[in-house]
Amino acid sequence: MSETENFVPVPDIGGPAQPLLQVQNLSKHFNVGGGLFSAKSVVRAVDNVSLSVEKGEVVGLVGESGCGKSTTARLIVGLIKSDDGKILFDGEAVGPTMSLRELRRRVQMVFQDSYASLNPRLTVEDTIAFGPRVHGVSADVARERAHELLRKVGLDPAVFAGRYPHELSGGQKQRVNIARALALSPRLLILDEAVSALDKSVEAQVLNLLIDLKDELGLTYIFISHDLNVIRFISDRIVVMYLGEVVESGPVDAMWNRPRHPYTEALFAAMPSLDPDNRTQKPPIAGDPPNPINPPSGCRFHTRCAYAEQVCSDNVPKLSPAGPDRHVVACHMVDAKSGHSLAGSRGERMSHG
Ligand SMILES: Nc1ncnc2c1ncn2[C@@H]1O[C@H](COP(=O)(O)OP(=O)(O)OP(=O)(O)O)[C@@H](O)[C@H]1O
Repeated sequence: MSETENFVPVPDIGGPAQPLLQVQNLSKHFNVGGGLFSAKSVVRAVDNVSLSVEKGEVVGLVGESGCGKSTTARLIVGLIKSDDGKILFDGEAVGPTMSLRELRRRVQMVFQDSYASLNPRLTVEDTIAFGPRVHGVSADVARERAHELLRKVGLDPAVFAGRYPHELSGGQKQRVNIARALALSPRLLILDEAVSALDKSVEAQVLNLLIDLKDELGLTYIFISHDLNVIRFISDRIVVMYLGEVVESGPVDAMWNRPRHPYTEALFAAMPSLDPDNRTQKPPIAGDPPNPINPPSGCRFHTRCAYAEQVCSDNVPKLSPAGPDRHVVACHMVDAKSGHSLAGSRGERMSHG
C-alpha cells in the first residue's frame, strides 16, 4: 500500500483512541478506454475516502450501484492496491509495519456469489482447511479446525465435510464461505452483498448466524448491501458513499431518524417499508448518478439535490461533525454547529418525495 505524499488530515471524528480499522484519504482511480475508438479516461472509483471501524462494531456501507463500495472493500482487504491513502489495522500501517500477507489473514471477505467463490473440485472440508494448510498448519489440525467451523456455522461435519459445492443449497454454500473466511481467525470480516442472493428466510438465518458468530468470536464486520432493511437490522453505524466519496457516516439510529445529508435522506426515503400496512415507497432519487469519469464540481450530489445553491457547485464540502458518536456529514447545507440540516428544515422542497 503506497504511502500518501500529500496526506490531508481527516477531521477529528472522535471515538476510541485506536479503532480496529482506520482508512485515511484512500483513492483508487481506474484507467478505462484508450482503445481504437475511445479516448483514455479515468474512473474515480474511490476518491479520498476516510472512515474508521471500532472493534466489535458492524458498519454498513451503502450507496447506489457504482458508488465505490466494492472497490473500497477490495482496497481494505488488500485485493487491489490503492493509488493514494493509508490503511491502519489495529494502529499498524499496512505496508510500512504490517505486511499484506498479515493483513489478508486478519481481514477476510465473503462475496455474494457463493458458488463462483467455491472451487467445484474441492470438498467442503478441503475448502475450509485450505487457508490454514497454506499457512503451515498440519493436515490433521486443519481438518479438525474445518469440522469445528462447520459446527459453528450450523452444518454437521458428518454430513457436509465430504460434499462438493454442487451438492449444497445457496444458504449452505454461504455458510461454507463464512466458515472458510473464519478459518484463519480473522478480526474483521467484510461481507459484500453476502446475503443478497438468498431467499428471505435463509437470509434471516444467515444474518442471525453472523450476529451469533460476531458475539462468540469477537468479530468486527463491514457489511455491504443494497437492502437497507438488512443494513438497518445488522449495523451499528452506517457509511454512505456517493460517486466515490463518503458523504455521511454515523450511528444507525441517528442516521435513520434524522439523516443529515440530502442524499442519505433520499436514499432512505426510497426504500420499501417492511410494514405490510405501509407499503408506500417514495420514488427513487431523481435522475441517474452522473458519469464517474467526469463527476460534477463541488458537491458531487448537487446536480440531483433539491437544496443545492451556488456554493454547492463551487466548493467541495468537507466531512464535518454533525452529532455525537462520530456522526459526520459533507454538505454545505448543514449547520455544522447544531448539526441541523438546512435541507431538512425545508422538507417540502425535496423533489424525490
Ligand atoms: N477494474 C475496474 N476497471 C475499471 N473500472 C472499474 C473497475 N472496478 C470498478 N470500476 C468502476 O468503479 C466504480 C465503482 O465500482 P464499485 O464496484 O466499487 O461500485 P459499487 O458501489 O460496489 O457498485 P455495486 O453496488 O453495483 O456493486 C464504477 O464506476 C465501476 O464501473
